[in-house]
Amino acid sequence: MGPAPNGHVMGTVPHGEKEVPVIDLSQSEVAAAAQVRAACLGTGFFYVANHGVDEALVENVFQENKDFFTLPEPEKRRILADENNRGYTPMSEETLDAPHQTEGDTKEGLYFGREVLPDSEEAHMPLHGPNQWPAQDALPHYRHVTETYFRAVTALGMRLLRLLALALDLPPEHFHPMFTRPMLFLRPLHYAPRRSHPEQGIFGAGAHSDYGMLTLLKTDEHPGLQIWSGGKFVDVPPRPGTFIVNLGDMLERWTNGRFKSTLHRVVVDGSADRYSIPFFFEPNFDTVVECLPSCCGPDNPARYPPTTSGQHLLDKYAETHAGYSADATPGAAPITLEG
Ligand SMILES: O=C(O)CCC(=O)C(=O)O
Ligand SMILES: [Fe+2]
Repeated sequence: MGPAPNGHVMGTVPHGEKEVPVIDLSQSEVAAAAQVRAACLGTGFFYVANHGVDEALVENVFQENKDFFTLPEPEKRRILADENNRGYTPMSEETLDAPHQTEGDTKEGLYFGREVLPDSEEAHMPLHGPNQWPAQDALPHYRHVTETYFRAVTALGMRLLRLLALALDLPPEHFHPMFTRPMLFLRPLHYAPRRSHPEQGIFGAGAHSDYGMLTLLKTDEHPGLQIWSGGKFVDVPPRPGTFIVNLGDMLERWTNGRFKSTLHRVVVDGSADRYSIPFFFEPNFDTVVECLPSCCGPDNPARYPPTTSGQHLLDKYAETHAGYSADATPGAAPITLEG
């Protein structure tokens, strides 16, 4: 087969390239923002290359997590996830798409948030609090490596916020005041080497859309992620050196449905363990989420009532996690809308 006009050798274009473009962050911001806009109007999934996060750090954080998930079960359960969404979630505990699953997701995970000390004035807010770290004698470098990675992906998230704002015809710093006390969750995941059987309702992760604003996902070399596009699930293969970025329900709501939060799932072939690390990047708890000026007008009225970033997330958790209810957290401040 000869080379195709676009430079690819025909027949070797990976699945999903049309649906999930690669955006090079080393080009000008204006050029990158135009590509981000096109991707957000499409599936809301794109890869970013030349993103500035050190590959050696990425390798370290994956290695630390492999070591964590190899620990004996009772050791992992010492830091079971608490009411602030911080800690260990055991294998099969979560079921992301209950109506289509016959058992829980074949994965286990950890949640870390932005560190909020118990005596901080933020500690009364739902989803805010101290992290639970693996024991230092078991994994002496875990916390340092994770916190370093957490800072690196936060910086990348802040860069992406500028591009998103430009893509919405807003000033590049439009979202920055809403990220002074952001809700950030890093979620290292381990998928068991157990073959998914969609027809039997067995999945690595059941189909879902992400709840928040932006997700920055790193995966290992094992495929599994699929997105719903054109009436079918399409593979989003691993691309070394990139992050997969996708939009969540909060941004879809904020943009009045213009930017898309797409359904996705994880289907694994069972030949190996699979590791991935999503990072969920959400605005301050009290940020008002109401139709952005560039997304509604007389011909296009707002489709959703205003909410807040925190309330939106609590409502979403209450839909899918039996243990959550939107107002059940002890000491929760009343959630009010400004203006
Ligand atoms: O592991 C993956 O590739 C995707 C995980 C995911 O979609 C999620 O945790 O929300
Ligand atoms: Fe997801």
